[in-house]
Amino acid sequence: MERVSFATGKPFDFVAIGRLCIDLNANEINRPMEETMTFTKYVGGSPANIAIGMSRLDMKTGFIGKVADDQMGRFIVRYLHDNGIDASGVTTDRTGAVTGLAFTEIKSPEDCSILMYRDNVADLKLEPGEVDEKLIASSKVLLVSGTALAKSPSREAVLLALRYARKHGTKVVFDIDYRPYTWTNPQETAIYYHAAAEKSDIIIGTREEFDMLEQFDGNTERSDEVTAAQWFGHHAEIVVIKHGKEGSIAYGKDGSSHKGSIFPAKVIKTFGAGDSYAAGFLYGLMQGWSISRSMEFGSACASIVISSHSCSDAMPTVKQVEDFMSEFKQV
Ligand SMILES: Nc1ncnc2c1ncn2[C@@H]1O[C@H](COP(=O)(O)OP(=O)(O)OP(=O)(O)O)[C@@H](O)[C@H]1O
Ligand SMILES: O=C(O)C[C@@H](O)[C@H](O)C(=O)CO
Repeated sequence: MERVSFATGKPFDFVAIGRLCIDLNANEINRPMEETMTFTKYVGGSPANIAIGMSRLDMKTGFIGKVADDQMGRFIVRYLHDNGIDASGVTTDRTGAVTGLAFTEIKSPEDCSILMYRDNVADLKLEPGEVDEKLIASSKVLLVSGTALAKSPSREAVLLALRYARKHGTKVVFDIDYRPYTWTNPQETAIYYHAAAEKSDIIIGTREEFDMLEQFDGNTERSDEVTAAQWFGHHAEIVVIKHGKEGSIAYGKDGSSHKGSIFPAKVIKTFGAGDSYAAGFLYGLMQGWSISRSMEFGSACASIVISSHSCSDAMPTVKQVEDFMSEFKQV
């Protein structure tokens, strides 16, 4: 299977469900956050970044999520509108919840970390009744970001969204997106990740994220091939394992495997690689491209974003990616 088929005749290409947050990236880079004084504010949250990436690539995009009833929440919704993303599926919390903050520390291009403030965040208060079935039914793809499964009621909202997607022939992409601080114990993580992965057509994660998902499944040698085979036993058509600057590998249900290499990058911060890679990869598949060509496009998106200070703002257009690719050959 070299190509994935998507439903036709649906008004949306892509809808994501999960967190909408704020990134505060240190302006004084190449030093610890104890020594930084100023930050630049960007919209963040892995699923938000991917949705912004898809919209930047001219995909008709929507979002299902919840924002805080404050200036940050309004900033996020305005940014979605300004970037052509349908925010009709975004509700506003009225319980006093806040916006998740991700402070990005850039000690060096290869040594970055994120300090996350996630207590009482609005995104995890998304209710099942706030999940727009019509929006999911109207989209070719639903992206589920794993962290949205970390707490109720967002957990139940996501499980309901998965049921809607299966009911309406909407392809499900599960981006594992493991963020340790949001979970209470490994068993809980594996149980809810399994619940999503078993219903997904395309699963994307790092080796470490698959290890978290499969921690009780006996894949002790942490084999990418064993991982892929496990998920083809459920709904998966494609399984992608990301390996940072070593590139990526994708497996097709037909037994094919595809090694993805990387493009050179003038790395400012490594964060954003996964989200931009996912946007570029999914864009390629939705153009009817082969898995390999889609991986190449995703890798180019990743190199562009990690060479930038932001994640969301830096998500490239099709022309920017094509111009970049024409300059560099994959290494
Ligand atoms: N240093 C790098 N140089 C070039 N490309 C890179 C680099 N790091 C990552 N990439 C590209 O981005 C893809 C995804 O990166 P990675 O495996 O780090 O995912 P991730 O951990 O989800 O990313 P993030 O840091 O955004 O969470 C890789 O498969 C590779 O194609
Ligand atoms: O996903 C998060 O909550 C953090 C993101 O906002 C941030 O842009 C990042 O780390 C992307 O990989």
